[in-house]
Amino acid sequence: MPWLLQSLPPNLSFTHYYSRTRSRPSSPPAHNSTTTTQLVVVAASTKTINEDDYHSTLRALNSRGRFPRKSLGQHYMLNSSVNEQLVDVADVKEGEVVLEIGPGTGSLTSVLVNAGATVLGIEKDAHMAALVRERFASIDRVKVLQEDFTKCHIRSHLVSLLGCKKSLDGESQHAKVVSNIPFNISTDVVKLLLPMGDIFSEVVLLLQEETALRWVESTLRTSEYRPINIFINFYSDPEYNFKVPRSNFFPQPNVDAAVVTFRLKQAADYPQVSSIKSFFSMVNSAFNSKRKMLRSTLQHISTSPEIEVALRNVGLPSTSRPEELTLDDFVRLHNLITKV
Ligand SMILES: C[S@@+](CC[C@H](N)C(=O)[O-])C[C@H]1O[C@@H](n2cnc3c(N)ncnc32)[C@H](O)[C@@H]1O
Repeated sequence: MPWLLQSLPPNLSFTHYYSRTRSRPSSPPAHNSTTTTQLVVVAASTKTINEDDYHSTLRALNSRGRFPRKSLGQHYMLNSSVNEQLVDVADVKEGEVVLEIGPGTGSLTSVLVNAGATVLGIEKDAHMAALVRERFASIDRVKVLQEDFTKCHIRSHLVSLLGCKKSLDGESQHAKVVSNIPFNISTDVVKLLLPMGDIFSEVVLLLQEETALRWVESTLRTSEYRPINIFINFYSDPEYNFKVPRSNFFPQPNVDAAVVTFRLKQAADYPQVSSIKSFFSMVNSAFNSKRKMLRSTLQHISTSPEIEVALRNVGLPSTSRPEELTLDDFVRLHNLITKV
């Protein structure tokens, strides 16, 4: 099956799949319709969506009699150049092990394979797992497991895969994660993967754009500043890479997406806290009553006067609220009040 053909006509458009059609279209819908959504790519790349990316996605779904399922966040990537950019951002090299969460029809898997990676795909949808397994049946560098990523034992899957792949100096390799994930499992994915710096060096994800901005660019004293920001910066160095407009997906979601890279820290580089568990328990308690002062919300850890003294030692007012503290401030506060 040819997966790449000529460019799409610039005025190609198609109906909004979930809301406007219950039949499976076999060709891109009519042009210039007032009820259609423009499909041509605008911002993520200089290339337009390839017509065959659209057709091949439909053919792959039709071959299994599948509708994209909203509950599984099935918005398939239509633009192969976005997949190429994802792989470029991750700097995937020949021989590297890459985890792909939700390979779907295998469009990103194909670019990873062409870059020389060994790919472990974890796909929850049994039909899509079978489809992608069949598509790469002749390539022994692709392994597809039909599992829910949020429930699977990813560490043991990766350890066995990496165990047989040592780098030239005999050290175990680090794997990478490159995935276009369903938006509704983004938080679970990040919470599971970021503390695994012993296994993964980089996690490159296509996220909802609003989430990407909140996680990478949120600033102190804003409503977007939350414990997840402390978590992300504790375990990684995040970077916002580029925006991917919603028109690149089939069916089109109601929001735009963006690519984010999380460079995972090694345990030795984590901020020095006496106990990671008690550190995050303190951060969560602090944000549970975000508008309240820390000297009152953290009284289960230390007395109010002791917290005030600790805050002043950190260089902050004794009346501080959680949204005023950086990761470093929280670390110092934790180490002071848990020692008292
Ligand atoms: C946004 S689609 C991306 C598909 C494909 N990677 C692409 O770029 O076109 C998300 C994929 O994740 C799968 N998926 C949804 N929830 C999952 C989960 N909990 N674990 C693993 N895969 C999941 C869906 O079935 C779907 O194939």
